[in-house]
Amino acid sequence: MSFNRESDKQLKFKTSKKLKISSSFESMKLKDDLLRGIYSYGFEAPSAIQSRAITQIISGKDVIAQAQSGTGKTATFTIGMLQAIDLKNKDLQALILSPTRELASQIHQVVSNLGDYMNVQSFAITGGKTMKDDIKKIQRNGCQVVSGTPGRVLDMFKRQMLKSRNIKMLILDEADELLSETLGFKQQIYDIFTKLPPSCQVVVVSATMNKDILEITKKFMNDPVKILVKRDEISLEGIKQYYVNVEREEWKFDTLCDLYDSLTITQCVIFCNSKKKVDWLSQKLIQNNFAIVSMHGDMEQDERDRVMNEFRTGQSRVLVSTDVWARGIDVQQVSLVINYDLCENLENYIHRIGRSGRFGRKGIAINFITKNDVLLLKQIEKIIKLR
Ligand SMILES: Nc1ncnc2c1ncn2[C@@H]1O[C@H](COP(=O)(O)OP(=O)(O)OP(=O)(O)O)[C@@H](O)[C@H]1O
Repeated sequence: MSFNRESDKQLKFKTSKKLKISSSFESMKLKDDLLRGIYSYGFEAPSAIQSRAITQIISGKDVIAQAQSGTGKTATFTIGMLQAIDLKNKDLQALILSPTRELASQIHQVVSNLGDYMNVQSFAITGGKTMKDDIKKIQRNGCQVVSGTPGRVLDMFKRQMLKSRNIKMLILDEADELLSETLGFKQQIYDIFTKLPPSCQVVVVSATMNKDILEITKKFMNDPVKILVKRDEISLEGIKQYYVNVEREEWKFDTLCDLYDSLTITQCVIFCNSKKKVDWLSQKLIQNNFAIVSMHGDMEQDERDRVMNEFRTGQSRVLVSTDVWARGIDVQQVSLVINYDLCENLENYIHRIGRSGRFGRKGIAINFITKNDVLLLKQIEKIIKLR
């Protein structure tokens, strides 16, 4: 599918020249309460993307920010956004959209943590649960920041539960996924966009960008500042990538069982290409007395929340999932990713392996390869070094 990156070779989009680099959070001239939140959260110095993009976001310009997985893009747009909003104004001022409920909730959590001393009213607006309690709170205290999934946010606008007229910043996290043709988000994003004031600042963020997505951004961004990553620098040095030649699909399971003891040393995510396969593999592992949890998009939200909670707290160490888990989810203890099925597009390959190796930690990715995957593997190898 999207392994063909020939078109990207002629990528005309380049990182903007002469961008200011702030080597400390103090030098960004942030609000005292925000700086306090950043330090209390445990951050000492900004990462490369943070030292380049935060002040650009604060300046009010449209920004395209690309940086490798786990390098702190969430805090980049969150700090920029928290600095830019007017805390005295209780209206909705910043809208952050992302493709999965778990990611939208995680971003909301980062906003709450970094904004801990700012008394910012932030909400996670996601599908899969009733919003009754949140709506009451919004009506009572106002709502300044929303982190949500496109469908539910659009629904809340249509039902007038959220007001869009004072939104001054729209942030699209995992923007290439949100704007891709294959998922159903693009139209929803456009519909949301028509409800925003024309002056609204737009910030788009992802570890992966391609030419098509950058072209699309021209439609709704005004002379954006661009911070981009070169094609051959997109995968992290700290993640070692291997493949196991299992030859046949039937031999994958025994290979996984052989590896199980090393999976549980820290935490591990095993990716399959379909929900059905996740169910099948989970059942088979459980039948064989392996302790695992699993998650995919057809599960009830309560169950998804329970699994996320167990995995985040380290109660469970091995998670079997689909690409619902491929992007953005940050569990620092994950040090191993197994592609039980090799994924069908390069972007998601980068995002999947990026669940390990967070913020400078070491990670390992192991790809199970059958005879049918050889061609696909070669295509990946052309772009990314595998061992
Ligand atoms: N300046 C910092 N100092 C220390 N830790 C940081 C800093 N910035 C971010 N982190 C931590 O790094 C981890 C990864 O950050 P984050 O989830 O924002 O990465 P990301 O670039 O959005 O990744 P992805 O592409 O997977 O979405 C998080 O646990 C975050 O708390």
